[in-house]
Formats: sequence, C-alpha cells, structure tokens
Amino acid sequence: MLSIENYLSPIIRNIDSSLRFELDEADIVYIDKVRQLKLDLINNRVKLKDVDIVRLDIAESWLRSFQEYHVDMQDCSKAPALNQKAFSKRVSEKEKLLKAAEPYIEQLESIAANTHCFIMLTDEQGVILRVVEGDFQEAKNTNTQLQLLPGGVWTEATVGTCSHALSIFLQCPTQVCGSEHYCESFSHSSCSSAPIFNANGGLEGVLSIASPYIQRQSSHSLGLVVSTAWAIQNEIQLLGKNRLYAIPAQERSPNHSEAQFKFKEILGESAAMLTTIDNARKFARIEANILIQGESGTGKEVFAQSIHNESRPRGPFVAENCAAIPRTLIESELFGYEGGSFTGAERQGRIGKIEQANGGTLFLDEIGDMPLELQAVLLRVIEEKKVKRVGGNRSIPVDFRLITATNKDLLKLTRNNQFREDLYYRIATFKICIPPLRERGGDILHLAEHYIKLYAQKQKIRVPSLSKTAKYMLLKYDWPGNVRQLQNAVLYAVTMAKNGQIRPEDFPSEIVLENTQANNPKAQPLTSGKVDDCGKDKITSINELEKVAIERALQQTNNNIRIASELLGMSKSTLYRKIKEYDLFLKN
Ligand SMILES: Nc1ncnc2c1ncn2[C@@H]1O[C@H](COP(=O)(O)OP(=O)(O)OP(=O)(O)O)[C@@H](O)[C@H]1O
Repeated sequence: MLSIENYLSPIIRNIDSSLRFELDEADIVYIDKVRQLKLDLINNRVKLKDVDIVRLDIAESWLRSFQEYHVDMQDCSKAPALNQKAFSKRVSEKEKLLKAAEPYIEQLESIAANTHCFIMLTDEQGVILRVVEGDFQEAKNTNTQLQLLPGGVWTEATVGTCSHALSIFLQCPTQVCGSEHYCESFSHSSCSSAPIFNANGGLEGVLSIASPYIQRQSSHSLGLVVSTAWAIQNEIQLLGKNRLYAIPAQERSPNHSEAQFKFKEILGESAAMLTTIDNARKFARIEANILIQGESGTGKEVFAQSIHNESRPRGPFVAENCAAIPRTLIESELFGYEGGSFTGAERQGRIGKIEQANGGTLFLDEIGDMPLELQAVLLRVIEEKKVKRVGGNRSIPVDFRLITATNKDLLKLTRNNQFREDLYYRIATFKICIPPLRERGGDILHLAEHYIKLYAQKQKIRVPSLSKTAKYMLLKYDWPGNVRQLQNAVLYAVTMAKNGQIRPEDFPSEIVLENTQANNPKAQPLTSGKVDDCGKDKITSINELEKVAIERALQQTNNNIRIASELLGMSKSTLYRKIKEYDLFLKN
C-alpha cells in the first residue's frame, strides 16, 4: 500500500483545510480545470499519458464510465435501486458486515454530525446497505434526490466515477471530490472510502464518509475512514471465527482451537502486567472458575483465550457476550432449545453455547449484564454440571471450564441486588484484575511501537518513528479505551504520518485535544501547526507534556532514574536536569 498522499484528491490538497466552508477563487479555478480535463479526455482531445492534474486512476475511471458503460455525464442523477425483496435478501447475505459495522457507524455518526458529512456502507458490488446522515437535513434531501439510499446501486456502470466504486475497483482507499466525479450531479460532493476485507482476503464492502460539499473533506476524513474500515474488518474476521465456535465439539478436529492468544503473546513488561500474567498462568493450571475484571479494551478476552490454551487446548473455546445479545435470546443462546419450543425456533432445535463448550472453555463476557432470572439457571448448571435446553426435560451432562469477565464492580452489583451473591462466589474462585493501560507505564510505548510496526508492515510502508513529543503525549493520555483505543489511535497515526515520522497532530483529535486544551486551557491544540516551529504558547504546552510524562515515568518506575530515562528516551543526565528544572523531586 502506498502512503496516504497517493489516495488524496489533489482538489483537497489544494483546499488544504477541513474547516473552511467556502471555496476560494484558486479552488474554483482548479476544480474547473479538472472538469475541462475530463471533457477533453473523453472527447479525445487529451491523451491518457498527458493527464497531469488528476490521479491516473481517476482518469482511467472516467474513460471506463464513458467508453465501457456509456454513462451520461449530464443525466445520471438517479442510480437504479434493488426492489424490496432483492434488497432484503442482500441485507441478510451481508448480515455479518452490517453487524460488525454497526457500532463503528454509530461512533462515526457522532463525529460526523458536526462536520456536514454522512456515512455510507456499501457491499462489494456497490449496493448501498446503510446511509447515516444523523440530523444533517441537506444531506438527507440530496441523498433522496440522487437515490443515494439503501438499496441504491452505485457502481461505475450506473453512475460513473465515484469514490466507493473506485475503492471497489482498486481495492484500496480513495478520495474523490467535486469534478473528479464523472457525473455533473456530484460535482459539489466529496467522498472518502476504504475497503473492508473478510478473513479470506475477499472484498466484503466499502465504508465511506461523504458530504454534499467539497470542502468538508480532508486528509483526516480519509484517515478516519481507513482506520474505521480496518476496525470493522478486524471485527468481521473475529465474527468469522465466532461462527466456527458454533461447530459442535465432536465435529472439530481434536486439536483445533479458536482461541488465538497464548500467554507468551500477551504484550506487557510493566510490573503490574507481569504480575497479572504470572497469576493467570498459575490459575490456568487449576480447574476452577475464573473471573477477569478490567476496563473495556484491557485484554480480558486475550487472557481468557490464553488460559484456555494453557488448560484445555484441545477443546473448543466458546465465547458469548452477555451484553450483546437481546435479553429474550440469551436463554436459548446459552442453554439451547428443543425443536418447536417457541415461535421462530428451528424445527430440529439447537444446542446452546454451554453444550458447545463441552470439553473446552466457556467464556462469558460482560457477565454483569446477565439478567437475574438467568443467573439462577447458570448457577444450577455450574453446580450440577448439567444443562436443560429451553422447552426440554432432559438433563445433558456438560464438562466445561468457566471463565467470566466484566468491567463492572460485581460486588457492588451484588450489594444492589443486581447480581446474585451466590453466583458471584461461584464464578470468582480466582480473580484476575487487569490494570488499565494508563497504569502500565512503559507498556504504552511498547504497545504503540509494536502496533506501529505491525500496521506499517500491513500497509507496506516504511515503519515511521514516534517523535519525542508524540511519546510524551501518549504517556500522558489516560486511554479510557485502553489497548483497543491505542490500537485504533496508532492505526490512524500510521495512516496520517508524513516523512516517516508520527507527530502528535497525526493522532485522533480526542487524544491531541485532551493533551492540550483540557489540561492546559492556554495551550494551542497541537493540530494547528507544526510542533517543531510552533510559537510560545505551544512551547508551553510541549513543556507541560514533557513534565507530566516525566512525572508519570518516575511514578511508574518508583523513581528509578535509569528505567525512567530509557522509557522517556533521554539520557540520565538530561532527566536529572529536567527533574530539577520542573521542580519534580520537591513534589515527590
Ligand atoms: N496485553 C495485550 N497484548 C496484546 N494485545 C492486547 C493486549 N491487551 C489487549 N490487546 C488487544 O486489544 C484488543 C482488545 O482486547 P480484548 O478484546 O481482549 O479486551 P477486553 O478487555 O475483552 O475488551 P471488552 O471489555 O471491550 O470486551 C484486542 O485486539 C487485543 O488483541
């Protein structure tokens, strides 16, 4: 994969700001030049080899739209649409994609809401599956006019060059703006798209951030859509594995396990993590129920998989998220059901997750969300090691290791009668508390460097280095979403990095802003200019970052100057000098 620069529309590079609302004279001249070039190219007045002001991919797509598909540039304001039946079929075929994408689309919706953008998800054939405009009324109006609605078929063959169609064709991210679109109807619009691939490397769909305005698109929109598409892709690949979880144990090859993680693959060198890993290894060797506690994204499932691989590697690993399934379905999901026991049930019945886990491990995530009435049933299953399917009388013996996880305070829930105390003591024979990332000191940088390398290699780009200021910023940030948030932030930064270096402004805005405005109201956001040549206010904010990073490093290393200086990437003597400068020993 090439650097992000190669996918950006030159129109956007000309505009060079996502915040301006008006195009200026130079932008308009440029957009007109692109339009003229398009006309000259399709009318044979210019040769493909002489195309200079647009990317070759765009010019080739114009030619395909004209010569192969005969799309009418002036009159393609309405794309065709699937009928209701065909669309419903498509939706059910793309259930996995839709399910994986939904939480990310919701997250993007809140970000896009104020930016005059909307979000669109299409399948690999250009059929629009989801369009989310939020309260953006103008987008709703234009989209209805253009048939940019679920069921609409937007491909090069139907509407000519457009961003997601090009992403489908090229199988890589792309941004198309204004007159780069083939049709005149879209000459004011802009769109950034990124492909989503399934576990077999096949194209599953395309995610886009689009706007009826050219100037609402930026390099950040492309960065955002790339990293979100990547996150959805990971989710889909996991769902693919979850599907395998449903294969009954007896149908699996004996040494086949779906749990990927092993203890040796858990990243973390901080004292807090080493102790946690050590305890977990010990617990894994004893057949007892384990409760894993930790904030979201700290790696609870990573630990559950590692325990499984240490203790029951030949059995199935069956994971269920109690918060992700509707209350009405949890019971049949977990315990299974006998044929015809309720409306909508499969005729031959279905085995539940507990039976599927026979011989292996049952991992119940978000156990705090399990409805009280089912807690009683689960308790009985744990005590008797037998399960009764919904609508059945047979008691089926089951042998599974139970690992549960939660990010809630379960003891508090028991005090409030929201969680059964007897169940709590049953599932929490051993407890593993995974520390939040902000308490793991140097792990933040180790993990960041690890993911930078990983994502750069996947994108086939040179591994960028982390600037010193970016390191300080990462050490100082609180990471409420823990390792998962760090992964996404690093992916974003790797995508945005320029000249082989990641600077603070390459990270998502919530991290940059938190590190400047929230903690230092006088400081300028680091995104507003280059850090290296910034003004006095920005120097203050960088000093502030440095000071907090040093404080944290000292705190996390128990004032061990050697380790802290390694962590901070400075010599011991510089660290001593800075400690004095910032008056830090006095505070300790
Ligand atoms: N110590 C670690 N080493 C390597 N990868 C990790 C580690 N901790 C977390 N991850 C990665 O972070 C992501 C989140 O981990 P995981 O799903 O296990 O978190 P979780 O605590 O179960 O989250 P949630 O509570 O939201 O379900 C995964 O992609 C996982 O691979």
